Amino acid sequence: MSATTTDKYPNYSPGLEGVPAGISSISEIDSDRSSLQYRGYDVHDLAEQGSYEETAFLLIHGHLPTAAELADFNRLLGAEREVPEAVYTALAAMPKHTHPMDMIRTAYSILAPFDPDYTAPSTDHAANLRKAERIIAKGGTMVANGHRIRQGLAPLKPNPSHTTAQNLLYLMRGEEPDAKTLQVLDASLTLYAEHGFNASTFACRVTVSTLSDLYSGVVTGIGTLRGPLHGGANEEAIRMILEIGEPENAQAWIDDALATKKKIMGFGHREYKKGDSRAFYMSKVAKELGIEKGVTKYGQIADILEKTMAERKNIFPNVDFPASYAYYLLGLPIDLYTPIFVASRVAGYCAHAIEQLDHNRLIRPKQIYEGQENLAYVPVAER
Ligand SMILES: CC(=O)SCCNC(=O)CCNC(=O)[C@H](O)C(C)(C)COP(=O)(O)OP(=O)(O)OC[C@H]1O[C@@H](n2cnc3c(N)ncnc32)[C@H](O)[C@@H]1OP(=O)(O)O
Ligand SMILES: O=C([O-])CC(=O)C(=O)O
Repeated sequence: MSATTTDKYPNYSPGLEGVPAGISSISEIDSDRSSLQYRGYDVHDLAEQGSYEETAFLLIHGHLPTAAELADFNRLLGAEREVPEAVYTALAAMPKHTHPMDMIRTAYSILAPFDPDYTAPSTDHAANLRKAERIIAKGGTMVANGHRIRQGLAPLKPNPSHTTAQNLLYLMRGEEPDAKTLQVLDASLTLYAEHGFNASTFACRVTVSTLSDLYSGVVTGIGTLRGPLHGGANEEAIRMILEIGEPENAQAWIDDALATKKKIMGFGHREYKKGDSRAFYMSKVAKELGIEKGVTKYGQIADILEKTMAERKNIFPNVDFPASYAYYLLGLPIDLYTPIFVASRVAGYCAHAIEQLDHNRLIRPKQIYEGQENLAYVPVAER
């Protein structure tokens, strides 16, 4: 950036770091206390004592459901889990090497015109809530059945009595999951559900701020979540842990990585400089899972990386780091880690899209132009 630009725009912040870009009452990140609340409730309480469904209801409706509201919401999600055959036909037509993030992004695109509220105005609050419920209900079905399709297996019919985590695991594997797997996946879905103006949620808000619809916002969000600096980090983190392989390799690996200025995936966060509280919680869950399964080496590798990163760089793991080896211990396919994140985060996307549309102002920031000016046009034949 040139000196003139710095003088002209003293408040310019690359990557919009620290720039307030809107008002929201959905979640509060307290960087100093490393805490996260969804609509005033600590995420730890929701992950430990609640469920993903309660969390999704809280995010889109603004309050914790009563027992009757939760029962109705669960019934509604169960009834809405199935997706039109056209979605599966489109997924089956994608090349075999397609990343499942591209499959789930495409699946939501195909789904949009099938929504009974497709033609409702984008600012119709009640229609948007109904769309949000369908978007949340169908995410796991599309991720799991997309996984079946790419393996040459037929999609399975969702069981309407299943929760979001159960639906995902049952469709993916064709059998009922065990209680521990369900508990860990459900907690991770709760922790992944929402995180303020992160890149993908912000991108979703930008999209709907043009008065575009919720599905377009979700598709934008998924495309933005895919990158390894954001949601894609959970896949990269486990690949790194597997490359390290054994705890006795970890110290030399991290020493070398830091010496060669490698980015350590699953570490660092734009908002948390003292640690991500979700990572503390998820690490505990992942390590307990390792002990239960008799596979403690990933937790040991994690300890060495965490200690070295804290001592030498003052950088701490984000939620993607422990989620990555928890998911590995659960036997989930690595390239589904970010799509599973999507199946959860759509609740946050929808809550933000609705909030944006309820109080809309087009999001259109200013650029700083540093290119050439006033050049004389030369006809192509003379260049
Ligand atoms: C769900 C989520 O999306 S959580 C985030 C998931 N992403 C990752 O895990 C990818 C790895 N992490 C990162 O790339 C970064 O920490 C980000 C993108 C998440 C946050 O980045 P920013 O807030 O822009 O921090 P920034 O990149 O400016 O880092 C500050 C310093 O810490 C270093 N740093 C930050 N993260 C890491 C990391 N993971 N490994 C090594 N060094 C790091 C940077 O190199 C930089 O050092 P420098 O000042 O010497 O240049
Ligand atoms: O907030 C961010 O920058 C990234 C994110 O989505 C999260 O940590 O859950």
